[in-house]
Amino acid sequence: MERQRFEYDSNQRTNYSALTQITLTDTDIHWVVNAKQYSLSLNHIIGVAHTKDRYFTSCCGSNPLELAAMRIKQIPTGRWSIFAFNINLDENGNVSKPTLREIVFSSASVDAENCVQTIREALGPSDKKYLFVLNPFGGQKKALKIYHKIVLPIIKIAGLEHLHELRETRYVNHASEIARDLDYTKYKVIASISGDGVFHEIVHGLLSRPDWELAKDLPIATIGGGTANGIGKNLDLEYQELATLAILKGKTCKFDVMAVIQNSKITYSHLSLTWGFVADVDIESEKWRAIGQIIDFRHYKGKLYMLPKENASDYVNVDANVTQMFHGPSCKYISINNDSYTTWPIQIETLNVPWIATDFIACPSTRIDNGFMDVVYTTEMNRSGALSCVIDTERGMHMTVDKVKHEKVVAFVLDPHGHQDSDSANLIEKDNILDLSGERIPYELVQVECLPQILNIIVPDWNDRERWEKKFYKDFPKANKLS
Ligand SMILES: Nc1ncnc2c1ncn2[C@@H]1O[C@H](COP(=O)(O)OP(=O)(O)OP(=O)(O)O)[C@@H](O)[C@H]1O
Repeated sequence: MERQRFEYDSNQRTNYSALTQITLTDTDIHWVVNAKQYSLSLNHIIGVAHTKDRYFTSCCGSNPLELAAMRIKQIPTGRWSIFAFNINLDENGNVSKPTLREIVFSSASVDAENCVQTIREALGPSDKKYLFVLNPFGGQKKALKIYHKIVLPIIKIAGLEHLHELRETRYVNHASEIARDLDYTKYKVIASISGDGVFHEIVHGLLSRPDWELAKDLPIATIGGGTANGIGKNLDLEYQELATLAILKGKTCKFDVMAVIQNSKITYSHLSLTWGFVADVDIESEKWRAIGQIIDFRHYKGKLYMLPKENASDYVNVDANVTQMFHGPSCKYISINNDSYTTWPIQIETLNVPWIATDFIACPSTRIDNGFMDVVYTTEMNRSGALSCVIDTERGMHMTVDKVKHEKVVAFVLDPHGHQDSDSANLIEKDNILDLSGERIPYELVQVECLPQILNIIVPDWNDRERWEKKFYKDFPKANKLS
């Protein structure tokens, strides 16, 4: 593309006017203004469109995304814009809230049409639909607002309004039904606009289909719209703008899933299984910060059997009778000898991801795609010990506490009733909690196995999954190795 008149118009209303040359490569757009070079990654571009020269300000307040979406025209006028997000990372790799950038070009109408078409093709046209599953009642009931103010304008700017579909969940497990009954061949992605609860339902729904072996390839994604949006934190997608951009770009990575069996019933889940005081805090107060206010510190004693990654090959033993009882991927270690319990823990967290809440990194060395779960547990802990484990949760300080142990496993069994002694004889077990990815499950023996790299999850190009562990060693140089 050559000799386009170029203007730059940002939120700061900086304007240039000059003849420029635009170069398009596989990864970037470059242009020159007044001998100065500029470039933009295609991964950060939302879309390219013909635009009106009028700037609206009143009807949608000052939301730049809505204002930009209103200025899009279908017919070429000679004026066209590239819309992108400014993506800024700090020294630790944390991404800040993105700002919208618009680069406005003027040229003859026919050239404008060529430029818009060429760049659209470079951005990767889609013929499949983007499915958004929205829980209007999750968290602070903000998901619909997030959809209208952020997701939909971005979809419009990308020129994909006709290819997007919105389904609102009407009841518990509705998202599972949607994922289970979906004609996955028609969709490019299934994304929740919700908290971790609805995302968990989508994971379960996809994997419990009779044709799960085909459906599992459909990329999954989440745009945070609930109370706990733990999965987004792990993928550097805390801002809904960035989560939507990543969905448009479609980059994926493999994602391990936990197969959780209770009473021959299987549930597939993505985040964590917690038991003991950690579960109490997640379910009961929903706020890690409130841990200091836990007055009634319960005493737990359960039995735990772990199958460390080193011993995994000794135990492959598929029990056909059990695996045939449900649709979905079968478990290799279904017959692990759960009589040989090795540990008597008082609390455990089992993780598929480092962050189980946006302010709690439960294990910095956990990877979403390494085929293992990290079990973090304690066998002795008093109230003050418990409190010392949950201050500074954003840096993972509990992993430096002596009494906190850690194992990488391929499977484990937890019997929460495991050990009754005089201390625990008066436990009121109905109040005790087993928490699977933020939701309460029956308080009974649970067998969990990691299904390695079974799903595809949307990730942004700036997500460095090693960085949590590096930061942990930087913060706590004397800490024991976690991997
Ligand atoms: N229309 C609905 N009415 C009631 N519950 C629903 C509805 N749609 C989904 N749910 C349930 O709401 C739960 C929580 O949803 P979501 O993932 O959006 O938020 P969360 O952050 O996990 O939890 P929270 O409710 O605390 O925000 C899910 O387990 C889901 O089953």
